[in-house]
Amino acid sequence: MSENFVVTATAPVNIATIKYWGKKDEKLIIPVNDSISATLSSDYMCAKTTIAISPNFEKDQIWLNGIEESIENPRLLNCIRNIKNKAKIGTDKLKWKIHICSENNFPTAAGLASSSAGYACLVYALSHIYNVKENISDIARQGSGSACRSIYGGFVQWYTGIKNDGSDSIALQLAPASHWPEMRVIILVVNDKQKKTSSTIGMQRTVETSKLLHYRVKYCVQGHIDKMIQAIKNKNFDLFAEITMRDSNQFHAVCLDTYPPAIYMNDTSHAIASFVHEYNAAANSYKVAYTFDAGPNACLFTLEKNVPALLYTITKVFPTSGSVKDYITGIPINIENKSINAPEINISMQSDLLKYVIYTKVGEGPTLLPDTESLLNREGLPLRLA
Ligand SMILES: Nc1ncnc2c1ncn2[C@@H]1O[C@H](COP(=O)(O)OP(=O)(O)OP(=O)(O)O)[C@@H](O)[C@H]1O
Ligand SMILES: C[C@@](O)(CCOP(=O)(O)OP(=O)(O)O)CC(=O)O
Repeated sequence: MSENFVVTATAPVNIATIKYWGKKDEKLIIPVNDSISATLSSDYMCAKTTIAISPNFEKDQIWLNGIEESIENPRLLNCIRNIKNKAKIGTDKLKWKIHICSENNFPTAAGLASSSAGYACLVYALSHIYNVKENISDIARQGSGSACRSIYGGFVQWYTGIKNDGSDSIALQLAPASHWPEMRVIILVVNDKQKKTSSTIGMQRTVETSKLLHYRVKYCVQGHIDKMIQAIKNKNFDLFAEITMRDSNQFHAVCLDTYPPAIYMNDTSHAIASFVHEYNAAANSYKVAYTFDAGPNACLFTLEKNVPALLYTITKVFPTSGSVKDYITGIPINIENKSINAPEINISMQSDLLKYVIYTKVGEGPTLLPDTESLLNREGLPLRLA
């Protein structure tokens, strides 16, 4: 296979601080409101995708985490078709069949935004194979709405847009990760066996049944967006924390106002939210903020200087029956230091409410990887199958 027709890329997940919830166009994935997110470092959570095209392939194929999946997924096909429409390579090559192989280095479809990294990575790799240079976030959006924000690193805004064809419903970077290098993210993965209602189905039901959503879109989101932009620009953590938590709470209120309700947070999630408020109250300032997506896991934002005391307290309030070393993954950190000056908190939950903790930070957008990182062999077949 010619080198030019194999591309391997990696793309990050992103966590919204102002939530996207509800579409005004289901097929084109145009949201009812703007949203803002932070892109997380690819070092600890990312999708990796190799794409090859060749005249020797007999059919289009996709492997996800070592298992062949059907290519007849309308969102996947939309992304491939939209990229091909903008392609700048010979028409003969547009007819070549495509092999896609992708892996996530964290659990897929577990409420950890795998679809955002997955579709951003797919579209980014496709754009390099087919030589597409323009903004590709509107194409990633059609894989999964939140994926359009993973096309950029740092802090990102996804604009609803006003055009019916969705061409101005794109993401743009508000500030690079280097603008606020102290920002840190701690993900608390909650033990939960329950199957969630997918974001796609949940938000569809919300649009159909919740009056509160229409109130949120009309009267609240723009204020949250303006304040969030101000918080990011001025590196004002107090404002960032308050608006992040208020927007998450309002999003879950809207989910509860859905009929039948879409319930994503569980008892552990609520215990985490209470813990964060108590921690900030004990410290007499905003040290940490929570946000919850369509699942029970918490994403905490904090500043680097607060991390040791916060992680230390998390291991006391939400203890593990295993070793702390295995409990906290991600950026290496030593929290056994006795001199840590943590605020006094008098809550202690039972052991093992959390599965594990990922300590990470805000990071860069998608990148190309060298050929040595390819997930496909010279015949265009996966190197590893599950
Ligand atoms: N690396 C990937 N490449 C291509 N598609 C992917 C990849 N990872 C995930 N997906 C797609 O995203 C789907 C999972 O999306 P889903 O929204 O259910 O879960 P999630 O993104 O992990 O959770 P949430 O959106 O609630 O945070 C997968 O079934 C698959 O279709
Ligand atoms: C709660 C959210 O994470 C919802 C994400 O929804 P998806 O982007 O997964 O939904 P689809 O566009 O239907 O694929 C909030 C957010 O990321 O803004």
